[in-house]
Amino acid sequence: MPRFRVCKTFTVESGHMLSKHPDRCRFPHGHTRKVEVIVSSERLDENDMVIDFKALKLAVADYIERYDHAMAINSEDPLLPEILRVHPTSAIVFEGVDPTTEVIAKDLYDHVACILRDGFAGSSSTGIPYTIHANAVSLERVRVWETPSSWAEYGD
Ligand SMILES: Nc1nc2c(c(=O)[nH]1)N=C([C@H](O)[C@H](O)COP(=O)(O)OP(=O)(O)OP(=O)(O)O)CN2
Repeated sequence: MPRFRVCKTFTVESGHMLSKHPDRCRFPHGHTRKVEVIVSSERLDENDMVIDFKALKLAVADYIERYDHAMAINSEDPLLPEILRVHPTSAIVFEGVDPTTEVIAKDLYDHVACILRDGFAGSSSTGIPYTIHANAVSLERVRVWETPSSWAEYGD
């Protein structure tokens, strides 16, 4: 069955360390990551949209923004205690897994899926209300770009 799909893109400057990587990717380094959130529906809403891009942005931007100027790191990485000592609020810690782009894509997918399942109500900076009704749309996938030539995604 054909479906409508929309995609909202975010950009974050995000660091990560891959403790299991044989090469330099285990060192602290960062990427300008594009994050694409792809949502679909069989039919359009009363405004002839799958979902208002603005509503999707309001609903998920804060969670994606956590990654901005933060260091994603495995809880078992030997450098974690030192990073926490120097910059206690700068780390996003992943329990026993390396925060590869695949793992980050799944983390974002799981969060956005919960929001779309439960619904969202918020308002723009100009005070206009935006609502996403529970289970109104499906999350197809979250794609995370690591470099201009590499991405990973999680979803159907
Ligand atoms: N499947 C994955 N592979 C790699 C990941 C990852 O998260 N998932 N991460 C890295 C490193 O973080 C590295 O910084 C990026 O590596 P790479 O794509 O090789 O980056 P380059 O800029 O060197 O790419 P070139 O195409 O060779 O210029 C490694 N792998």
